[in-house]
Amino acid sequence: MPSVIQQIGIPAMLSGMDLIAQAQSGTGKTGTFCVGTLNNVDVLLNECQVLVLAPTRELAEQIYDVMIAFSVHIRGIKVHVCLGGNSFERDVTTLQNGVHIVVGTPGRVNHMIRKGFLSLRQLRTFVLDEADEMLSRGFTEQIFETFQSIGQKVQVCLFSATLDVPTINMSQKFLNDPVRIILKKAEVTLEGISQFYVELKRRSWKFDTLCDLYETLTINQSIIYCNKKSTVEHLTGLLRGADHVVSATHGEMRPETRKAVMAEFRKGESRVLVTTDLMGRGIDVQGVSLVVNYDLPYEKEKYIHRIGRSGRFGKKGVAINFVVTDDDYHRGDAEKLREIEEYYSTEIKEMPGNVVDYM
Ligand SMILES: Nc1ncnc2c1ncn2[C@@H]1O[C@H](COP(=O)(O)OP(=O)(O)OP(=O)(O)O)[C@@H](O)[C@H]1O
Repeated sequence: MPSVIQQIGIPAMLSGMDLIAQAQSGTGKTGTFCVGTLNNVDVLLNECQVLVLAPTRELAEQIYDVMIAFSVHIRGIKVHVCLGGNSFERDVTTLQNGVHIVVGTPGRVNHMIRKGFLSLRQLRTFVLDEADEMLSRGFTEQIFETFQSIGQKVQVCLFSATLDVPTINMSQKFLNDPVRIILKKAEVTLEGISQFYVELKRRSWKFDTLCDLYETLTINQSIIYCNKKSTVEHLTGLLRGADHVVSATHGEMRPETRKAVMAEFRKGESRVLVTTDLMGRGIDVQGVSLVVNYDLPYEKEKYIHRIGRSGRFGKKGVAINFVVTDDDYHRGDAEKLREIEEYYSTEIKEMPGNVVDYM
């Protein structure tokens, strides 16, 4: 059965109107914009008609896979994934032969537009997934550059589980009288995800606590989030040194390594993934029922995206937050957690002994 965002979002997209759509993590936004765009493609016109941008290679690849799955019965449709790190020449050749849909990351796609290899003159719909991330920090310039290349009449659709007021306000610059699907803050967290904290007196206790949790971690698939790449590497080394089997990925790894790690995690060959916020958004691995915030994230939005890697599409999930109470570096963890609770009107309880029962 279609989810709420699909029931409302698909007809909105098919109407041709611009759209700004917020829906909780794991509720099927990808399906919404895949169905919403595929229906508008004319396969007899050998030009790019749909452009979907996402912030990471992994997410763009995942969207591409969903787009392929949905379009399998549309004869002659050509979908291309355009990513930094992939072969430039192959991108050029594929684009020059003509494609109907391009899914990609902003840098490579912009490059292709600027060099004239990707023409957007027949573009009908432009989708920005994780729109708040795409319109903030490092991406803004590239996204605005892409906007310069598209016509006035192109339908623009923004999606995210988190949309703050500045993003909504900023989107007015390029949305034309959009359909709005916006959640209240208290609706953003998913009821199916049980949230807990573990209080630790010292930062140095984190590793032992994680080892104690390890039996739980390996029951299902889990993701452990660290704030820094160096922590990912350090922790991975410690875990492997203690004979635990873990995968690890972060933004400074080579694209091929990142791809291989994601593939083994998706297939369930590895049950524990240690990572940064690189994998915080959008990644959909059905087996994940536990998220551990080894470090609490700096931003409230990141918290929601991280914990939303579990509890996909109505499944149960558990989030465990490490809160250091007596350490200069981490002073403020408890306060940060209270702020998150308050902001999203949610409850984060002390971890019970039977945490496995919540998964
Ligand atoms: N109508 C449906 N019925 C059953 N499963 C669905 C349906 N729609 C989507 N799903 C599944 O739900 C999962 C989550 O979907 P998706 O990744 O699109 O969520 P999302 O809203 O984009 O989440 P996020 O905010 O984390 O990016 C996927 O595994 C998808 O296959």
